[in-house]
Amino acid sequence: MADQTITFIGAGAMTEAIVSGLLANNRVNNEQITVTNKNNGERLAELQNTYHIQTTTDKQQAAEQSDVLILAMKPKDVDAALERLQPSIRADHVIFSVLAGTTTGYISSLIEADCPVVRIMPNTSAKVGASASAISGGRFAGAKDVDLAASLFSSIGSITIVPEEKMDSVTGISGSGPAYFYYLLEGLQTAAVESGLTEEDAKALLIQTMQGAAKRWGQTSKSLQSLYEEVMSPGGTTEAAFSVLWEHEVQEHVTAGAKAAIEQSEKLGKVKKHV
Ligand SMILES: NC(=O)C1=CN([C@@H]2O[C@H](COP(=O)(O)OP(=O)(O)OC[C@H]3O[C@@H](n4cnc5c(N)ncnc54)[C@H](O)[C@@H]3O)[C@@H](O)[C@H]2O)C=CC1
Ligand SMILES: O=C(O)[C@@H]1CCC=N1
Repeated sequence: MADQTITFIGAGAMTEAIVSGLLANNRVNNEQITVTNKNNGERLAELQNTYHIQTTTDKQQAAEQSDVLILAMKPKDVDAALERLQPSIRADHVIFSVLAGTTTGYISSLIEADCPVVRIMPNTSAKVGASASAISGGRFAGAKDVDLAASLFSSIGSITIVPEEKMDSVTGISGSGPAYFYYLLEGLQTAAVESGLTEEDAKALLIQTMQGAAKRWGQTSKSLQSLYEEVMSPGGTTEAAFSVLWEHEVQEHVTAGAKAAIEQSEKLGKVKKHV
């Protein structure tokens, strides 16, 4: 178990996913975690009641009493949040940021102390210990800071260390990634229910089908194309589905969607001044 105390700045979906993953895996205990947000006391009470963690609206005091600060507000709110917190940040604080697009250099430019900043891009599957998280250390971050991030975030799923310039790509692929799969599954669920399956049976069949496909891909060196061709019999059902998917260029649109996410991550970064 890590012995650091951690304050989350921001109390949204991502904070909840990380908190629940950390606690479920006993990586830290509930007394080590404090959560603050802008001014939503109801949300803080909800998190406190669910996870038995500390919550406060006094961000400065929470920061002063913590070893690690995890920035988890929307990228557009980071300037306002750090302006208030800045006087409470010491050189021995370790700052983790899960903000899309926002570079470690930008965060460092908002803080007087030269404290280590580590950027992490998890996803909401953290809530069930199955995030795919990527990690990059900023200019003031040493190996021990990246190791601390890896140790904490490995309790909520897999870890991939990448150079920071790869983070926009990671954000559009695995950060947003769960949403793409939910969207595709929603389309399959509609077809299942409209053709007479119960929602419950459709859910059980789709979950196993998705997990099985992921597991099969993970255990073979075959290409994705050869895997879907393996499913397709001439004149069969899969071919009938693919003739519609190909006609509508579904794969090209999925690629374009993910590229738009990557570009948006780049844009979120570009509006910021870098140091
Ligand atoms: N939702 C997701 O799947 C993922 C989100 N992220 C990143 O995580 C961050 C948070 O995302 P969500 O949790 O989805 O957002 P959210 O909108 O659910 O939560 C944002 C939180 O920040 C708080 N906040 C806003 N201004 C503040 C301030 N000045 N001081 C303190 N707290 C402030 C809000 O009160 C709210 O609790 C974003 O930067 C996003 O890019 C990263 C990976 C995946
Ligand atoms: O949509 C977003 O901006 C965030 C970052 C990655 C996933 N959700």
